[in-house]
Amino acid sequence: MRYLTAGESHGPQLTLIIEGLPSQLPFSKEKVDEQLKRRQGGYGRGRRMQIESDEVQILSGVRFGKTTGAPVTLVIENKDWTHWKKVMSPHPDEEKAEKRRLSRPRPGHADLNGALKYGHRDLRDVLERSSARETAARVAAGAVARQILELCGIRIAGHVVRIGSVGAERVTDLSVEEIAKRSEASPVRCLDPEAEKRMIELIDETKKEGDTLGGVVEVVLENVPPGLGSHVHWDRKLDARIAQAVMSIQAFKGVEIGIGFEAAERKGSQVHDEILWSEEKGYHRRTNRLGGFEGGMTTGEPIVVRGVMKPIPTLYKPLKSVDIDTREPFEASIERSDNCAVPAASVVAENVVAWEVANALLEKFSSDTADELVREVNRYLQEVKEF
Ligand SMILES: Cc1cc2nc3c(=O)[nH]c(=O)nc-3n(C[C@H](O)[C@H](O)[C@H](O)COP(=O)(O)O)c2cc1C
Ligand SMILES: C=C(O[C@@H]1CC(C(=O)O)=C[C@@H](OP(=O)(O)O)[C@H]1O)C(=O)O
Repeated sequence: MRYLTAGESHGPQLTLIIEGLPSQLPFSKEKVDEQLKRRQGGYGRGRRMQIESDEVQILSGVRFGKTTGAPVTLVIENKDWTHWKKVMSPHPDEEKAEKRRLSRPRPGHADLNGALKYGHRDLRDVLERSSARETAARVAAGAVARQILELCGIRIAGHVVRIGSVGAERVTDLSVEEIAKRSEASPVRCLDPEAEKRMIELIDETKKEGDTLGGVVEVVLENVPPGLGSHVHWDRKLDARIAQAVMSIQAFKGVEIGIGFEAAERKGSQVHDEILWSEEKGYHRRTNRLGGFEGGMTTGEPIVVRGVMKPIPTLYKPLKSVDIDTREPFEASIERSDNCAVPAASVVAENVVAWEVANALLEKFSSDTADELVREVNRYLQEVKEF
């Protein structure tokens, strides 16, 4: 399975094409729209989210609520486009473009590097595509992947474990269902009510100062069959693919699986998960410190992935930068922006991870039709139990 996204932040729409889906897969537009809505929420978002109300239009590959096996095309309209039609026009209109040209790169955004690389004198030509608006299309892809996971009994949830200096208590024993329920009820998608209160206060204070915040999100998947991914080649390791997917989310700076970086400080006996066997469960582990992976393959224990998001680069508080027209320093002017997008990014993280796991399922099991996939997964789970 693969997908491509296209579209600018203030262009007419985002377009997503997914190729390689099984046929006869129940396809719910409502479930895709639900994920898009979740991504738009979360405390700390800017005014743009009041303009947009994301939903998909299905343009190909689905008939009467099921996939046909043909490429699925989904589009998401940018409602803000009506205000940007002239600025975003594909037609030559030099005079207007010159008036609205952006020449002041923001430290931390893609502006300057993109301009140098692609030879743009108007930084908007970089900003438009580097914007995290694109994550709406990636969430739509993940929402389709989730429909594959659901069919195979795999559950997924995400939550926020840190915003700036405020960290939540680590949870290790909650079911995915409980994580989903509790994060959904929190404006910052945090499971710890005490931390939630302090996170909201911190977002408010930081906004007043004209500054921004980052944080840490966690994604958990339950009921994952063992043996997804492979140890035999670097680019088939599923933990590595998940890391790439999470790192590719705008503003993400690091990924951990299980206890992650903490593993460096502990002795082996405090890291590796002892192997047990029982009639009821077959092979399983006493602990899950390695977050569901060994050798680039799933162990059958829950997958636990964390991602670190840096603070939003567009600041009201000016940082030093240089105008590309004059090469003179300037102080940033005020622009519309999110102040903290960590809760929204936790939804993006869930969905990009969902895609990678669904893709690994389709790689392992024959899956021209959805029924074939489910049959093969069940047969394999039985084999594993009898191993
Ligand atoms: C959900 C989400 C919303 C974001 N909103 C903004 C924003 O409003 N303003 C901004 O400057 N950056 C925002 N970002 C981050 C930038 O898109 C990102 O920092 C930029 O594309 C540069 O890429 P890099 O940080 O990965 O190097 C957001 C990121 C995510 C995931
Ligand atoms: C549009 C979205 O996020 C945008 C991501 C973003 C950036 O620089 O990444 C900058 C802001 O764009 P604007 O300047 O239009 O307000 C965010 O609103 C979205 O998440 O759908």
